[in-house]
Amino acid sequence: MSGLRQIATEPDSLDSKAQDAAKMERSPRLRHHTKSHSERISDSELSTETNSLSAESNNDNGRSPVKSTPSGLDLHQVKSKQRRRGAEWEIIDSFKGLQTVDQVPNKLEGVLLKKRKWPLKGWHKRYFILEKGSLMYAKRSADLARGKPHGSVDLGLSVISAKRRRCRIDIDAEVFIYHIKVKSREEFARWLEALKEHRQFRQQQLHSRDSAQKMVASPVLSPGSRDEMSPTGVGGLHVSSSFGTAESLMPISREGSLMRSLKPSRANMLLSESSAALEQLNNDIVSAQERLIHLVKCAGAWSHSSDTQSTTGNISPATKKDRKKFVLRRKKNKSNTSTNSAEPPASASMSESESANINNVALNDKHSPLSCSIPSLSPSMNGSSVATEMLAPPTSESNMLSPADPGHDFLNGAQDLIGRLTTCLRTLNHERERLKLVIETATETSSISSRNGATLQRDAGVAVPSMVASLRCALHVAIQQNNELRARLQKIRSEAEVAIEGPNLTMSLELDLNASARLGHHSLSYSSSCVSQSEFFDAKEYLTDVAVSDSSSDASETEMEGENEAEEEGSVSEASEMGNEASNDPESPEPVVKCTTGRRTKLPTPKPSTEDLSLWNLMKRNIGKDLSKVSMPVVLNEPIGMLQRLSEELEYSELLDKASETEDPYERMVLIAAFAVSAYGSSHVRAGHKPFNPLLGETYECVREDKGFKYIGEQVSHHPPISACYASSDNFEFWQDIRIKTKFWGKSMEFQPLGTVNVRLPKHEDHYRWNKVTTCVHNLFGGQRWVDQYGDLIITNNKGIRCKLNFAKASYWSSNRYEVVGSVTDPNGKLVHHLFGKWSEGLYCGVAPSARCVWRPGALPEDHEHYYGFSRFAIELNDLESCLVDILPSTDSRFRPDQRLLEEGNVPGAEASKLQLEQAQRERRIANEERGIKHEPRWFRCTTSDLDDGEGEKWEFAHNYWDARAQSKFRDMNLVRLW
Ligand SMILES: CC(C)CCC[C@@H](C)[C@H]1CC[C@H]2[C@@H]3CC=C4C[C@@H](O)CC[C@]4(C)[C@H]3CC[C@]12C
Repeated sequence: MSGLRQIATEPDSLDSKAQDAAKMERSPRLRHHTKSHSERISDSELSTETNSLSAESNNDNGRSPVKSTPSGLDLHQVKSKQRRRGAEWEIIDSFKGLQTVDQVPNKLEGVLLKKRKWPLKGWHKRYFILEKGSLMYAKRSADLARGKPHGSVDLGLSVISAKRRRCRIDIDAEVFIYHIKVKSREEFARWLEALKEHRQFRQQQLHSRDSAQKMVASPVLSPGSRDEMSPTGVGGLHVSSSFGTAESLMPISREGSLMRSLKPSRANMLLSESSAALEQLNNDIVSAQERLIHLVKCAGAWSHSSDTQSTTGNISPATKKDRKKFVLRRKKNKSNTSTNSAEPPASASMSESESANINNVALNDKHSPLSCSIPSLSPSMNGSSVATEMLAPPTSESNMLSPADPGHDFLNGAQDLIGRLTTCLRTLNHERERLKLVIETATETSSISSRNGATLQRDAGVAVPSMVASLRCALHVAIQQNNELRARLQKIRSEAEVAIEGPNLTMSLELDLNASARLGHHSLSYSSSCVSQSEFFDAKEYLTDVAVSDSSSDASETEMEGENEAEEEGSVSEASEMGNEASNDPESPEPVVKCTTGRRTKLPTPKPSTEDLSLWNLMKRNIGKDLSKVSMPVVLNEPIGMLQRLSEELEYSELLDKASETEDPYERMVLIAAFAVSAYGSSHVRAGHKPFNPLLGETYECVREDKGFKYIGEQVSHHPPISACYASSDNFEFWQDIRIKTKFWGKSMEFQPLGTVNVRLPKHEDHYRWNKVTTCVHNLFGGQRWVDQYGDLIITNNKGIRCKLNFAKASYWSSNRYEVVGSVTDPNGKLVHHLFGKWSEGLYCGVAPSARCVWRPGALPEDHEHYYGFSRFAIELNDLESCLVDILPSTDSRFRPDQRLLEEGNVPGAEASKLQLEQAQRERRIANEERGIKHEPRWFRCTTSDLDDGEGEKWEFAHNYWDARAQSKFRDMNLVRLW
């Protein structure tokens, strides 16, 4: 562990290493695609785009002689251009706890250009207001004045970076990343300065509140104490001050709190994470509350209008007309600042107390049905005018008194609220689990320490039992909140009469593990514990029975009947379940349990802790830089490489077998779509780690007799890193090449895989092709890291059938996280099938509730969180079976020593080995360059394709690997010595 500590506690050495690396020369062998890629960079104007998923193997280059690029550009020029590009982005400093921002910074407003949200391109004008540490925008200033912002950002919790030359400002606000352009340099400077001030102001506010709280167990929303906690009276609901970096979360322990005793324990890390997650939750609740207030107002207006109606009797058309006029007049008057009790001033120019009063009036409105129907909300709202004001921009009277259609507005609002509360609920559930874990850890620690006779109390001056008690208390409150939110959600749902039916929802929410286990039992190959959360719980299971018959018939067709016959359905997911059972048994003394496939069911050691690692320290100076110049610590890796990770896309190869057996071409497309979605099935539990970047020439084979396919992958290019792979079985061929562009935004990282996936079904002469969607890892430095995937995945085939799948980008305002919606159309574009689901939970065909389930991910081993989130399939990938040792080529990933060391839990060893391998790769490259040798991949060939997407190079399998293997030729082949 000492090695890890060293790395973790000396981020500067890493940084300087990264900088050194950045100073080195880049490979002179700039390839055609590198060039086209960099062209793309300038097109897209994004902060950072690299070709490398990870940094490690790219920081080779070093002392290479200066040569000319194909374009005749001196490499120094290319390099310095790149360096300049990276240096252009600067990141705005965070609050250090030293400065004090005494005054509320001045408000700033005006029109800026905002990059359109995906998938639209271009920039549009939006009106922005920067006030009290929060930035809000809308289409028109009037929308903001009416309290209808399109979006709002808490600057204290965001990372801001700026590019002066282009007058660009990027704000990474967790769920959304805002790209802003300012029209002139003067304005840019003004906005940047103001953003800095507001951000510091807000962070200081958060910080002082955090210092006031000090207690670990206090991340609890206590409506009563909110005002005291918020001396400045702004955004009073925030529970923690941390700025969302792992480092800044530490103050909890640094400030002499109870947690000091556990440092550097797992509990500490968990709590740090929890703190940030609760902070997020807090924001969510505030925004939900804001919505509720809006609803109350809607309802108030509604009842007000019906009151008026009932007192005045039926309204004549003339009166209606008058009222309309009145509304219009009022809207016009909004730009006036005259204070008239009937027409209060527009909120934009309203004083704090005035707007607060209006809020309170609205909240205390006796006519408001909602304030009575949700009693628990009333007290909190009374005290929350301040909070509302901050996150919900001041609401104007027009909103309260004259909504165009109160009923419609109410329904919309209610639906919106449901989305937000669902998100809160999810976070709360997660936090509850985490707190449980903390308690377990703490209890363990305390029992160990008392057993050793050394009390933690004496060591650290803190009583562990009291900490456990306070954690228990926190857990208790979290559970209570959870229940309360559940009740509210339930009530709101029934009141809002939304399409989703109550009983089903309750069932799906309440579904326990047993139930999902039962489900799993039914669906055999596609069992899932995640199903419990699915709204499509009631959907018919489609593949259930077929999976059984298919796989048995597969088994008889493949060479390894013996193995399969024994086990019921013979599919790997089946094995997964067996494996789970084995690994679920905590008593199991056997470190390596083999299943029917003969492979292990558990990794040798759990993932190492990353608690000492300050990723932020490592990355903060690299916003806008080429991440390939940053060597990432090995603890960020999972113990498999990218070639292995790509083979995971075949985990559900049964879908391809099934497609091959299906006569209806549209049905085949549905199955192919399910297969394409299944590639993402495990990513939501894998956000914490990235695969190793394969070394140039590294290979990986995966022979799955049980599934009937064999797979081979090779790293075919290093600059940029490109992995190519090919798999075949009796029923299908599958191949792809992939290179990943990485963009780092400050708090999140985006990965855009380039390349095409291909599947051929020889029986039908079908050839399917599709692209990959974008993967984004949020919350890199604190809180819960989570993965989002978004974009359109379009599958075409040679018969003119098309399938479009849209992966929704998670949004604050709805519960659409992980959602996929799509359609299969015929050659005339006519809809044939409707698809929907979640990439993390399953894909359904048809229309709910009668939709059928086409795919569901297999159950994960119970303790997967401690083992990198690996499924059984993933656990098996790096298993070096003894029978393979003499068969595999020496370049196979299973022989890669750093990966193996990490798998065994030897982090310092893995780190050292990784550096050594990277250095050796650098030397090989330089030596090759000196001798004018160009690397030629061994098993794949580069072809320039004339196919549509214009991506240029394609990598084709040379069909020579399996023969060479069968003839034991690897030994004589003089394969490159990678390790
Ligand atoms: C800083 C660190 C911890 C970030 C971790 C990033 C991880 C989660 C990212 C990096 C690259 C990503 C992969 C990029 C490409 C693909 C291929 C696609 O078909 C399935 C998803 C998959 C396999 C992504 C899964 C998530 C991924 C592995």
